[in-house]
Order: sequence, then structure tokens, then C-alpha cells
Amino acid sequence: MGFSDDLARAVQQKRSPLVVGIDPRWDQLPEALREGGDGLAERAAAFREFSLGVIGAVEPHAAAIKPQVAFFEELGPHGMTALGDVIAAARAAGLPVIVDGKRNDIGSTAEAYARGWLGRGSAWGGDALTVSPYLGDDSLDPFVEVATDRGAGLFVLVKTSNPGGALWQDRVADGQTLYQSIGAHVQSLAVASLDECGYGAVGAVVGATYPRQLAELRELMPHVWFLIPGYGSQGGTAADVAAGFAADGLGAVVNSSRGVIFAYQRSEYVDRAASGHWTDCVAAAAADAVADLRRHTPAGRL
Ligand SMILES: O=c1ccn([C@@H]2O[C@H](COP(=O)(O)O)[C@@H](O)[C@H]2O)c(=O)[nH]1
Repeated sequence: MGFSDDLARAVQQKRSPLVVGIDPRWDQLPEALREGGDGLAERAAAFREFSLGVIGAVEPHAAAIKPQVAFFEELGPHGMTALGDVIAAARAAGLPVIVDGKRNDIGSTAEAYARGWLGRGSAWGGDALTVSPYLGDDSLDPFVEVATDRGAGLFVLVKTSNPGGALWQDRVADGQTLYQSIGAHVQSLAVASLDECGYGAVGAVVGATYPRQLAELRELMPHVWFLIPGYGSQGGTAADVAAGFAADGLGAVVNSSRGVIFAYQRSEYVDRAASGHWTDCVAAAAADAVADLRRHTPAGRL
């Protein structure tokens, strides 16, 4: 039993396909968390406190957490220490951690990334990691090997949510687009690493902002977990992500970062939160996202 089964269990237990993205941005933190000063160490301490508050608030609603490495890395060593604490806290709360680091390099270097980030015994302790496929199949192999050895998972960038991604991902060679070609390779890696739930250790990132391609890739990749970003702040809707799910409600998890974690900046949530505390707004936004996804997608069958 590996990451794929763990994710299926989390989705079924919570009856939720929601992944909450932890993307702390200094200017958007609650006022009280910014009072300690704005040097790198103080910002990192505030990111840590904020992220732990988010984890506590969303734990009942989220199937997994996706910390975005970039925001911690921006703060240098203090930020990376905070990231380590955030990963440990999410795991202590029983939430699978998908590290959004988009790593990769030539195979021998990829191996070091894989060893460092993947699995409960690793230095970072991530349950899964996002990786780029653009250095070729030999660059993915070390990740697959380490992930399968350690019961961890991967999400390979297949069709990203940003508009510019189409420039290369939609290019056609040998009668298929690059994203189709990467998708077919990811499907073969998933089939070779199947868990009991019927999905493999190797998943795919497919953006909510491309519903047609999402439906097409679901057909092409029946054994692949989809991590779907772009829902909420980037304009993707629950209806847009519906085709990413299998009929039983499994097969896809949907990320929302800003739409959930900065909910205290939206008057609808400030008015609703009984205590007025920012974490209550975050909890309410996570619950709303789950209800929205259950209403408009096969996740409602969970
Ligand atoms: O194609 C991709 C791949 C990754 N992301 C990441 O997901 C979140 C989205 O944040 P929102 O605030 O919900 O827009 C962010 O960390 C991105 O780096 C993506 O958006 N698209």
C-alpha cells in the first residue's frame, strides 16, 4: 500500500477531493501575524504560524495539503526551516503532503532530489512531489524508483493551468501534442506502479483551466491520479473539473490555494465567521469548496 492508496483513503474518509495549497504571501497575511517585523527570519516565523493555522482550520475538510516551495524558498534558510515544520505539522495532523517543488534534472541529480523529498523517512518527508518531465524519461526514472520503493507518489506536469503552457505543451509532433505524449508515458508509469485502488504512484498535473483537455486526458490515462490546480482564483470552476474524475468520484484531487487560505479578506466570510477569527474564515472557505466540488462533480458519489 503506497501513496496512491493513502490518497484514495483520505478522499473517501473525508468525502472530499479538495487539496488546500499553502502559498503564504507576506502582504496578504493577517495583520496580527505581521506585527513581529518583516526581516527574513520574522517573515518565516509568520509563514510558519499562518501555515499551521491553515492546517488546523482545513484538516476536517481537505484530503491533502500542497505547500508551494517557492514562497518558503524566497525567504532563504529561515523559510526552508519553516517549510520543514509545515510538512511535519500536516503529517502529524494526518494529512498527506504533496510538495509542490516542480523538481527535476539529469538522472543522477534527479536521484538526489527524489531521495531528499520523497517518503516518510526522507529529509523533507513529503508524501508526493510535483516534477517536470521536460528533461526526458531518464530524468523521471529515479523519481519513480524512489517513490515506489518508499510508498510515495509523484505528480508529473502534463497540461499546466497557465495560458503560456500551451506554447510548448500543445505542439504537435508525430500526430500528437506534447501533453498527450507525456500523458501516455505517465499512464505507462502508473500501470507499472499500481496500488490496490487501481491508480499508480505516478500522477499528473492537469489544469482546471483546460476542461476539454482534462476530459481527453482522463480517457487516455485511466490509472493516473490527477492533481488539478487552477480551480478558484485562476477561474476554473467545479463544472470545469468534473471530467477529471472517474465515475466513482476517485481519480482526481482539486487544489485551491488563495481561494481558501486568504478567505478572511473576503467580506462574505468575515460576515459569516462567528468569532471573526481568520482561521474560521479559512475553514468556511474550505467547507464551501468541498460542497461546490461535491455538487458539480462525481466527487458527490463518494
Ligand atoms: O499547472 C499548474 C501547476 C501548479 N500550480 C500551482 O498551484 C497553485 C495554485 O494556486 P491558486 O492560488 O489556487 O491559483 C500554486 O501554488 C501554483 O504554483 C498551478 O497553479 N498550475
